[in-house]
Amino acid sequence: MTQTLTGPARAAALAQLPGWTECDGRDAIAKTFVFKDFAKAFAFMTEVALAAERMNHHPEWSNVWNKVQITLSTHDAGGVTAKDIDLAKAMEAASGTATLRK
Ligand SMILES: C[C@H](O)[C@H](O)[C@H]1CNC2=NC(N)=NC(=O)C2=N1
Repeated sequence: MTQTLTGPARAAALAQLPGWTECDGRDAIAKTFVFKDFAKAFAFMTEVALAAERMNHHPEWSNVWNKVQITLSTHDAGGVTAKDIDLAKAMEAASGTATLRK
């Protein structure tokens, strides 16, 4: 069973994730990514979807035009684990590079 992150380990992990915040009333982290337009936002979601499948770890997310709201938590563990940190890092990488080939 994957353990949830607490204390210094959790703080250190979040310190490496710009713009990610703790959720109120829930053991989860969240961020809203804002892109130039819908195509960039969906390209990001496409790239992240593939990474999530590879990692077998999936986000809770919603998209409105150029914005993607994301919440991460490990359902099997009932809170934030290293898997969420890894997926968040993959999202940070994708947010700068994803492009949608029209
Ligand atoms: C069986 C279990 O649902 C799977 O192993 C994966 C799928 N993706 C997942 N994603 C997230 N965020 N949490 C999980 O616990 C999880 N479990």
